[in-house]
Amino acid sequence: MPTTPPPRRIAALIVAAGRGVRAGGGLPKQYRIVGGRTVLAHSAALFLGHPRVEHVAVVIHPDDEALYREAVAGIRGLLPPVMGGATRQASVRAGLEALASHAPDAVLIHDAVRPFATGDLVTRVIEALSTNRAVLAASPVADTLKRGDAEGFVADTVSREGLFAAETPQGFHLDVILDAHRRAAAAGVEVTDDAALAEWAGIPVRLVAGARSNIKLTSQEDIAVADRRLQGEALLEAGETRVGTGYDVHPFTDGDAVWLGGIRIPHEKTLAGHSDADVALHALTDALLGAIAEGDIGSHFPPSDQQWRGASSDRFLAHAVGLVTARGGRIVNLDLAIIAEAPKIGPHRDAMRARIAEIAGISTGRVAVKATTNEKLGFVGRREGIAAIATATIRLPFES
Ligand SMILES: Nc1ccn([C@@H]2O[C@H](COP(=O)(O)OP(=O)(O)OP(=O)(O)O)[C@@H](O)[C@H]2O)c(=O)n1
Ligand SMILES: C[C@](O)(CO)[C@H](O)COP(=O)(O)O
Repeated sequence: MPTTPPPRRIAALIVAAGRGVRAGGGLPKQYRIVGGRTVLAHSAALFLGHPRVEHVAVVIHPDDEALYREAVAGIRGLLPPVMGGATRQASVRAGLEALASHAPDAVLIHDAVRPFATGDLVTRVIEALSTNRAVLAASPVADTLKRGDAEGFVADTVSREGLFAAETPQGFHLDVILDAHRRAAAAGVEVTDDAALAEWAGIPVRLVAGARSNIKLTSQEDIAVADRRLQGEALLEAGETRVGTGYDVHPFTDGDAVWLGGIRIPHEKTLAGHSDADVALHALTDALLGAIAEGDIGSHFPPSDQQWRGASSDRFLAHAVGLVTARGGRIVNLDLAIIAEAPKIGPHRDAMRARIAEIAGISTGRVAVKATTNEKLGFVGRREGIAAIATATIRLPFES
């Protein structure tokens, strides 16, 4: 059990001062773009977005100051970068010395080049720090392990029983790990991770479940795989675009006004229909239903059903909007064309756009209302009725 109380103030230290020799040199791998942003930006975002992490510092190579500035442009909340050393261990020590002035109780040490660590993993490490001074995220080794000989043959098979692959973040009470690093440096002890230094210092290291997906980008192939994986995840998050169309017609009958686009327009006739006969809202309703492949207005509001007699058509459109939002979707835009010899639509266009936007819960800028005559051709041209055509574009969470 720890001799110190559970840590309250937690800092993250991201080491990013390596040269990436195994990935082929050139641009260090922490500055390569995967899934649309640098590897380092993915790692920084994880800790900056975690509610328990108060400070985040990055250790960089002195040659990389310009690369670093570019990689974190637009990212807020990072402490000034710390200059690293020739080895990972030296870089961590430099970072810990710098963090000490902020006096966190505990520190989470993370490789910049592990962009797949998750908030849940960070939380697991933090929670284990309540009762342990050193915590290691690790996954049981799943492959059969072989030791090779100098000639390139298998010397023997190594039991994987009880073996774990160490990951980051690794969490420590700050005083414990800083002391271990200082003493190891003085003693010339060099290891590949910070848990190994805690072990060397005689501190029990608690294992918590890591994730096999939390890979360290080591080779060029790792970077290419990470890019494909993150792009795939981004596509899934972005969802998909759907488009639907709607068409409706209503004939004129005796009356003194028409309902069009949710607006009452005085006219020498009215439109006949089971409901208020608002062709524009009916076409928009069908366009939305088409975008989600949910039948048509008649299947949701059958003309045989007396409850819809004289109904105000904003209810139909609102229903279709509700079906879209219930599926986690949102409306990108609605485009409406009204085909009528009369009444004139122009004077009412803005009022219609505002009303449709209100019903759909979107801004007016996402609603277009256009009008045309039918050049005196056909039933519209003979002033026997009004037609409307609508297109709806929506975004839905991706479905297979
Ligand atoms: N002197 C060093 C060496 C490594 N690291 C960091 O430690 C993490 C894990 O190291 P590794 O994968 O070995 O990275 P590189 O040292 O860059 O790779 P290589 O050994 O292939 O050069 C990386 O985020 C790396 O930037 C560091 O901060 N300082
Ligand atoms: C710390 C580490 O990520 C644990 O697996 C790893 O040891 C660092 O990378 P390196 O290749 O050993 O430097």
